Amino acid sequence: MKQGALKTLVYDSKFPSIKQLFALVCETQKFSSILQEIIESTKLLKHTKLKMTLAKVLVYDLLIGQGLKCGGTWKAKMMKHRPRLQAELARMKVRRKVSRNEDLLPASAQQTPGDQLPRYVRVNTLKTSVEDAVDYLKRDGFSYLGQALKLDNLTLKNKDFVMDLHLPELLVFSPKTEFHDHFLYKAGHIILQDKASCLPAYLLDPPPGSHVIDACAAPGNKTSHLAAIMKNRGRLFAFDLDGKRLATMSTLLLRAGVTCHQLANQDFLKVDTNGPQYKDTNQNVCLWCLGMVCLRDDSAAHPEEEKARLASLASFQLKCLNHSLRFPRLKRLVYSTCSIHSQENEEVITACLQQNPNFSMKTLTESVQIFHQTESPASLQLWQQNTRLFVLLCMQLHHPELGQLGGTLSVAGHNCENQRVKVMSCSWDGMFWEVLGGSRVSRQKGRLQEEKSLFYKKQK
Ligand SMILES: C[S@@+](CC[C@H](N)C(=O)[O-])C[C@H]1O[C@@H](n2cnc3c(N)ncnc32)[C@H](O)[C@@H]1O
Repeated sequence: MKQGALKTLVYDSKFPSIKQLFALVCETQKFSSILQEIIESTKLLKHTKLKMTLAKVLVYDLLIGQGLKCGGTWKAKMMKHRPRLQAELARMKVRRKVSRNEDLLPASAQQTPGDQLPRYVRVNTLKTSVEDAVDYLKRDGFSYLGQALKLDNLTLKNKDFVMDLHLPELLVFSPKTEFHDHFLYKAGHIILQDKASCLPAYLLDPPPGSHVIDACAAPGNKTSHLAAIMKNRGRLFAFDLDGKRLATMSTLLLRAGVTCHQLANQDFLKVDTNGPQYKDTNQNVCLWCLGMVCLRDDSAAHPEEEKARLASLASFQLKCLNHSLRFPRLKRLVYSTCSIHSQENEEVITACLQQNPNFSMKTLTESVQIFHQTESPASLQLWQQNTRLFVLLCMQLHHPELGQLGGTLSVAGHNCENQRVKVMSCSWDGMFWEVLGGSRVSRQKGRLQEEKSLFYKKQK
């Protein structure tokens, strides 16, 4: 059986109606526990000899979806059992005192703030310019409202779109605007990438000619973003353990017009940091991107399992972070995860700093404050220019401005004198960065709640 991320598997398949297939798979996944209950209580597998996964898809389509328009032997099989399946669904609703199928879902699977997030589209400047992409989209029936000036401007309807508040290459559309069949997407002129996922490369900001290492790179959205920032000049070493994901990445990079990369199907922890290719450059920058944990809906149901999973991931991430600090010419490092768990974020950073006493940090209070006060892209630039910075930026999973992929992003630099780290957060009211005293948002019991920011004291 093929394994991989759901989206990758669906989009790699040869199925003609990819969009419908993806919707079917996602919806089946959402209703999975309910479908399983129905299948088990009607003993469907015994009667049909179907496998559970296929049975779930068919039962979903029959009872909740389009009603099995597919035809063929599967439909014939399922139609025989339709009355029993329908009766079981009806009994379930009576037992739970609900009338709609949607209401059977656990609270965490019902509509989340994530469903209302804008659709972010990164213009691939290796292939086109923002201006040309905007013009094309306007001719295609979208209406351009200019650059967003405040968070409210990101609440978009129908075919309206704006330029992002901070990242000029990022265009923002109304939630769920579909681009998978769009010419600009198919031609690699636009990349469907959330804002949070654009920040690591944006903050690393390697000048053209840099040498950059992308530690856990596939499927490569950040890699292609880096190549665009580097204008395809320099070298981009990208590693990934998973050969299949790397193969998909290779295709995506080709489509995006990336040429400065060198892919390696290799465990990043085994990369020889003293290899000659990492020595003979004075611009060796390291990007560290990993985020294997997003909140799972069933996390509360298996607290012990979840705890062990987190601990093992955090330990792996710490090893990787330590390993990246061994590159002799390291200038700047971004650590980015798609997790909102402090064990994978702040705690990894703290442990890393303790284990690497020679790697000290400095909080550039001045530039941070400038940025805090003005929040303008120009001050971000100012802030970025200082490579001797170690700041932890917390982003959460469902921030309306950042998009689906939350997580923690850290920027680190060598040889800083003043050993102090401040934690900055994106606050709920839409402030982009907030220095200490801001709030970190986490999800508890399916709701977004605020936690206090963390503050790292001097490490000696
Ligand atoms: C969240 S994804 C990275 C996303 C990617 N940076 C992007 O922006 O498109 C994590 C990746 O880490 C890879 N990975 C896990 N352990 C690894 C290791 N030891 N060395 C290299 N890659 C690894 C996984 O195969 C997976 O593709």
